[in-house]
Amino acid sequence: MDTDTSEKKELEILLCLSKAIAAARHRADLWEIINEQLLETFGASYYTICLINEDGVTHSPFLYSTEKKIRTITGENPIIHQRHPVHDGIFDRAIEAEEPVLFNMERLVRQKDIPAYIIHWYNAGVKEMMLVRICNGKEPKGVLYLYSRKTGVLSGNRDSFLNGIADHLGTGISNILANEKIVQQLTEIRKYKTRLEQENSYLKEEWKKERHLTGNTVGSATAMKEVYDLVSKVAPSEATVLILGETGTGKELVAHQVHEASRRRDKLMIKVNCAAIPVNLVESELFGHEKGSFTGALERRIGKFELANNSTLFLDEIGELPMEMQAKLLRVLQEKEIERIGGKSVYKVNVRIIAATNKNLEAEVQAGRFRSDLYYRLNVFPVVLPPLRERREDIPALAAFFMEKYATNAGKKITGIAPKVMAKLMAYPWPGNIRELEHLIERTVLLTSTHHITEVSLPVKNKVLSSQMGMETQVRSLADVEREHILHMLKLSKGRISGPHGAAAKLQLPSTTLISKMQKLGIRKEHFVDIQQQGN
Ligand SMILES: Nc1ncnc2c1ncn2[C@@H]1O[C@H](COP(=O)(O)OP(=O)(O)OP(=O)(O)O)[C@@H](O)[C@H]1O
Repeated sequence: MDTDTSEKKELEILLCLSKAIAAARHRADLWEIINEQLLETFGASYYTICLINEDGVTHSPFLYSTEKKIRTITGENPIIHQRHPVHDGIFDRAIEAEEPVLFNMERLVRQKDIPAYIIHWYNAGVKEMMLVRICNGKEPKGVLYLYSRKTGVLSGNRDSFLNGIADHLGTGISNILANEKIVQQLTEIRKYKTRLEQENSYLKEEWKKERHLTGNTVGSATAMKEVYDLVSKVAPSEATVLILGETGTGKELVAHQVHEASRRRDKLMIKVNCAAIPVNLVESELFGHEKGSFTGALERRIGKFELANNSTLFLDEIGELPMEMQAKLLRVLQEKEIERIGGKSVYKVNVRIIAATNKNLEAEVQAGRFRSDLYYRLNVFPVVLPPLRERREDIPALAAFFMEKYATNAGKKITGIAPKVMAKLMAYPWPGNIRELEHLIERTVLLTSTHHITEVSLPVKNKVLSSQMGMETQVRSLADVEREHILHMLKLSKGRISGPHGAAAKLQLPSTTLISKMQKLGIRKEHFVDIQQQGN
C-alpha cells in the first residue's frame, strides 16, 4: 500500500471508530469496539487501558482484554486489579511522551525494578508493547497499552494514527465515566428513595399508634378534667403550649392530644428530646446542617424545625436545652426563620411549638440556667399535669386499662384485679407516676398465670426507708411539699395572700412571687378558700 492509500485507509478507520466511540455509553460498548475493531487494526494481541486515579499518584486498569484468555506460563493473570504507582518507570514514560512509546519486552524485563504486571505480560508470551498516552483535551488521563506476541508488528502503526485513536478514546472514556457517575447517583437516589419509603411507612405506623394512644387516654379525676378542658381550648389556636408535670404524668400524651385536636393534625408531629441529644449536636438536630459544615457532616441534614414545617414541634425536656441553644431557639421563635449550620440562606418556617418539662422552669430562670425571655415566650399557655398521687381516683381505671392492654399483647386472658391488690395500688405514692403504674402492671401481667391479678410487687425500698425514719410512707417531691405548705399558710391566713396578715408575709415572700409560685403549682382559690368563705 502506498502512503496515500494507507493514510486514506487510516482516515476511514478513524472516522468510523470516532463515531462508534462517541456513541459508547458503557465500558462494555467500548470493550466491544476495541476487541472487535481496534486490536486487529493495530495488529495487537491484547490491550489494557489504565487510568490515573483520583489521588493523582496511582493508576489502575479501566478496560482490558478478556482475562480468561490470557495466562502466564506460571498461571498468573497479568491484569492486576490494584493501584500501581504512576511513577513505575513505564506508565510515567508514556504519560510524559507526546508520541507513542515502543518497548521490546525481552530487553525490558532485563532491567531493574520492572513492575510486576510487565513481567506477567512477558510470561504470557508478549514480545512487544506499545504505550499511547490518552488525554481528555490537553490533560493526560491514562495510557493505552497494546501488546503483541510478535515483534515488529506494533511499530508498523503510524504515531499520528495511534494518537488520533487515543484522542477519541480520551473523549469516549470521559463520557463513560460521566455516565457511570450518573448511574451511581441514580442508584443512590433510588436507595434513599427506598429508605424514605420505609421510613414513611414506619412513621405512618407510628402515627396510627399515636392516634390509637391519644384515643386511649384514661382519667376522669377532676384535675384531669381541667387538663382536658385546657387542651380542647388551646388546641385549635396556634398558641405555644408549655406542659408541666412530674416525670411520667403523661406530658407527651397531652402534647399529642393538642396536636391531634389542632388544624395541623394531618401532618406528623415532630418530637425532639432536648435531654437525649449530645450538646454539640443540638443545633444540627434542630436546624440542620449543610454537607461539610463541620467534621462529621458528611451529608446535608434537614433539621427538626424544617421537618416540622406547617406542623407541630414537640420540644420535650426543654429545661435541659443548653443556654446557647436557648438563645438560638428564641431567635427562631421570634423571627420564624431558620438557618442551617454552614448554610448561606435562611428559610421561613411555620411551626407550632409545644414544650414540656418536669423541671421547675421558674426556678431554673432564677438560678440563671434558663433564659427568662425564652421562658416567657414558651409560657404562653401552661398546662400543669397533676401527679398520680393527687388523682388517685384514676388508679383503678388506669390499672384496668394497662391490664387489658398488656394481657392482650401477651395473649393472656386476665379479667380483674383483686381488691387487696387494688388497695395496695391506691396506697402507693407513685413517684414515677403513670409510667411507673404502667410498667408495674405490664410486669405483673407477665407474671400472672391465673385470670385475676392477686399479687403485686411494689417497690419496698422507699417504704422501709421512710418507716425506719418514722416518716409517712409517701415519697414526696419538693413541689408537693411546697404546695402543701403554701396551702396550709393560705388557709391559716383565711385565704389572704398579701397584707401584713397574708400568707406571703408569713412565708417571707413578696406577694407577686407567691402568686406566681401558686400558678406554677396549680394552686387555685377553691383549693384554700372554702365555699362559705367564698360566699362572704
Ligand atoms: N391518662 C393516661 N391514660 C393512659 N396512659 C397514659 C396516660 N397518661 C400517661 N400514660 C402513659 O404513661 C406513659 C408515660 O407518659 P408520657 O411519656 O406521656 O409521660 P411524660 O410526662 O411525657 O414523661 P417524661 O417526663 O418522663 O418524659 C406512657 O406510656 C403513656 O402512654
